[in-house]
Order: sequence, then C-alpha cells, then structure tokens
Amino acid sequence: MGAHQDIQQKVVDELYTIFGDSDRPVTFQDTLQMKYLERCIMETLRMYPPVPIISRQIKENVKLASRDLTLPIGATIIIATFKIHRNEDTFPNPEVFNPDNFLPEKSASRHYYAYVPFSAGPRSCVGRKYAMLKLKIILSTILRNFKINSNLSEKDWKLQADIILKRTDGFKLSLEPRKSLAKSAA
Ligand code: HEM
Repeated sequence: MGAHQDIQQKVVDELYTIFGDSDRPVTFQDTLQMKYLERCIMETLRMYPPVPIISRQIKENVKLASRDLTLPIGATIIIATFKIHRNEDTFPNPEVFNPDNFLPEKSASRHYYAYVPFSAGPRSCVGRKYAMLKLKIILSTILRNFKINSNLSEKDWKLQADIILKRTDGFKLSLEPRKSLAKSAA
C-alpha cells in the first residue's frame, strides 16, 4: 500500500463507501463488502506468497498429465509457488502489482492450480478463511486510521526465501494519521 499510493487510495474510497465517517468497529458483514481490498490481499499473496515453496515426497509413481514423464516413487518434488504465480501465461505482466488480476472474470478463466498461496487439495491450509478475514480486519482498521507511506518502490525490496518468504531489509514504512476518512476519500 505504501509503494502504490493510487491503489491505497482506491482501498480508502471503498472503505468510505462501507463506513462513511463513522469510527465504529468492523463487522463480519463489512468484510464481505471489501472486494477491492480482498483483491489487493490476493495480489500480494500472488507476488509475495508467504510459503514460497511446498515440498512433498511421492508415495507412488506419478505420471504427469502435461507430458510423457513419470515422477518416481520416493522422489521429493518442489512446488515453487513463487514461480507459478509469476508465470506470464497465466498472469500477464507478472512483475506488476495489479489487484485486477483477481477480478471474477479473470479468476474464472484461470487454471484451478495456477494460484496456490494456501496450497491446494486435502493438505491445503486450514487457516485460509481465518487468515483472509483477519487480514481484512487488520488492514481496513489501519487504513481507516492511517495513510501508509514508503520511500521505497517494489524493485528496491530485498526478498529472502526461507521456510517463509521475507524481506531482509525489513518494512520501512511510516504511518500518517488520517483526520477523517471522508477527507481522505477521493
Ligand atoms: C496468509 C496467511 C497464510 C498462508 C499464506 C498460509 C499458507 C499455507 C500453506 C501454503 C500451507 C501448506 C504447506 C505445506 O503443505 O507445505 C498451509 C498449511 C497449514 N496452515 Fe496455513 N497459511 C496461512 C495462515 C494460516 C493460519 C492463520 C492458520 C491457523 C489459524 C493456518 C494453519 C495451517 C495448518 C494447520 C496447515 C497444515 C494443514 C495440513 O497439513 O493438513 N494457516 N498454510
């Protein structure tokens, strides 16, 4: 949000349509209306998946549907979420932060496994819905009260993929109190 002020402004506009100038706490019903903020969160999880790789040891031979190749029993395979999410066949201009990648019509035409920040299948993340809900509550509360500023652009970020993807340079942000959401909304 700090690196994309135009996008932050769109989130603030959406929050104003939901909350007006009220400082009431956020409700579950409110979170259902945060469509643009949800797209921003999904786009963040696309470009910066907190779990950048998933590995599995294969318990039986697996014949790939995509080509004439069989993965042998016992092999360890790596699913590189970070790379899958930056495949330009599925996400045009993959290096550009674009929440509209998750407009319903765009998501509908994409392969089911082209976007897997929470993994997929029976061992996928059990906290997915809770995480999305919590992120909406936390981010909307911060953005209703503060403008997020950053002097760095995305290309300056230094990423490191351990078990969790992180920024080695930390999060260099400043928060500027908003006097009112009404004055902040465009
Ligand atoms: C943005 C936040 C989150 C992301 C991106 C995320 C992502 C993932 C991924 C990719 C996996 C599969 C890992 C693997 O198989 O190697 C996973 C598994 C899991 N996650 Fe999350 N997670 C998030 C938040 C949470 C939260 C908030 C909880 C709990 C409240 C949670 C609980 C779990 C559990 C228990 C598993 C293991 C499921 C299993 O093996 O059957 N996650 N998560």
